[in-house]
Amino acid sequence: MIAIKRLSSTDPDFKERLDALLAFEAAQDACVEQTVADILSEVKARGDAAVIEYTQRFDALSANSMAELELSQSELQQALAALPPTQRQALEAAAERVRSYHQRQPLQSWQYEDEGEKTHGTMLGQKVTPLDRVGLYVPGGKASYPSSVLMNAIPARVAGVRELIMVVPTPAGEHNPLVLAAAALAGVDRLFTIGGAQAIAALAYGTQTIPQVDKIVGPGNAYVAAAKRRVYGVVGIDMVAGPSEILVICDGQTNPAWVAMDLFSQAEHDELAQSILVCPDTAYIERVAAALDDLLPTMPRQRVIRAALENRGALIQVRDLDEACHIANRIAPEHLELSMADAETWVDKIRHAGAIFIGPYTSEALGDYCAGPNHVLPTSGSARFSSPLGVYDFQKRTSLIRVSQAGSQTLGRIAATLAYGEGLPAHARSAEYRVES
Ligand SMILES: NC(=O)c1ccc[n+]([C@@H]2O[C@H](COP(=O)([O-])OP(=O)(O)OC[C@H]3O[C@@H](n4cnc5c(N)ncnc54)[C@H](O)[C@@H]3O)[C@@H](O)[C@H]2O)c1
Ligand SMILES: N[C@H](CO)Cc1c[nH]c[nH+]1
Ligand SMILES: [Zn+2]
Repeated sequence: MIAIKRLSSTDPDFKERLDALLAFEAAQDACVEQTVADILSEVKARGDAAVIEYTQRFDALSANSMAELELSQSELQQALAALPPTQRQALEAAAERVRSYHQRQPLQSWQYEDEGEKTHGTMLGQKVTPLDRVGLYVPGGKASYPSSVLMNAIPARVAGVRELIMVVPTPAGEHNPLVLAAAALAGVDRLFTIGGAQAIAALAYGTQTIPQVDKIVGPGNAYVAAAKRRVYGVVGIDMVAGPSEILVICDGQTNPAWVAMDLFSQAEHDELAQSILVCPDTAYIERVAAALDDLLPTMPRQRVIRAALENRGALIQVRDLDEACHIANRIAPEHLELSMADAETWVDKIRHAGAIFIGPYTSEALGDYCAGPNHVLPTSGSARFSSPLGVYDFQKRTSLIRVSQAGSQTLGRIAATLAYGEGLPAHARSAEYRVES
């Protein structure tokens, strides 16, 4: 039997138990933080040599030089050419759907002429520019993620980024052909077989071989997420996209095996993944619990699934579906399935989630691979303030200001008054120089 936690919103200590469920183990966090801090400072100080050592230690992959950890374009193209036709078709179909979704996202530059009588001829605007060089983190410790190659690289290409540097851990040097093929298909420029905090450090600080990037995007485990948080400021980052999460709200009418497998689907990523069911129907919760127990022995990754469900999973009974939505907003999950007959009518009640999967036929797994929207999504409650990875993450905005002579008279007087008020006379006089008395 899976020892998954049971909570009820009527428990007197429900709030405390929910908070505990959502918090990472403090001790584990501190340990990860210390390890990551050490790795970052070593790579910053010693560059390639440190990356090579950590790659040997954590990925059992030895190399004499960083050049041995870089794959050539011809190796990527060969992997694409050698794919079995069904895999190639699936990869191309997914890439096409992801591209078509993201092509709707680019921010456009805009400008307007100030129409004020006393400021005519003044132009204001916003210029949108793609980033020059980005680092794409593709996870690869416990599973391989060709889908994450597409999700990272396609929006970057749609944005017009000049250079894409991909990193992917390759335990024991075993290349996943689909990962390499996806990199070829999506137009990755350089690919290094390194991962974890050492890869994030290499991209953030640059090494003798790996060029420093402007921004690092992509999901990863707790080490990768902690490293991204720490290098923010030296480079940009997209968000905290750590261990996967799924929250299913069910009205008790979906086949319990479907819901159980949806909970497994994210649990199988990582022992630290989080899968939660919220439902008002006691008998239905028992049917899902029974399905979890029945189905677990059939799963090749049952060890990881059990660990995730017992560590951080839960079955939560609520009074009604309104309360379920309230709890979902509190959790702000990466993925939220609304597994209800009238799911569409509940969407408006959800304010915080990375992605919402509407209706019992919309399994989260479809979003992971081929629905079209990005699967790199905010985790750990950061959907309260972050959004899915998108083309906009690879673009930046610059303000445009062109003040006409007429405009400088009016704006100069306003600016000078405020500048004197701030005690900054150079600002005031700079504005006043242009004002004709
Ligand atoms: N949020 C999202 O959008 C999203 C998308 C896909 C995957 N994911 C998540 O990404 C993660 C992938 O994790 P993964 O482990 O398979 O691959 P990963 O590439 O994220 O991590 C592997 C690396 O972790 C480092 N590492 C592992 N144990 C370590 C230790 N004890 N000390 C220091 N470094 C260590 C190693 O350097 C290794 O190369 C999962 O948690 C999955 O749920 C999230
Ligand atoms: N569920 C992951 C995001 O949390 C993405 C993924 C890729 N492959 C399978 N799943
Ligand atoms: Zn997944």
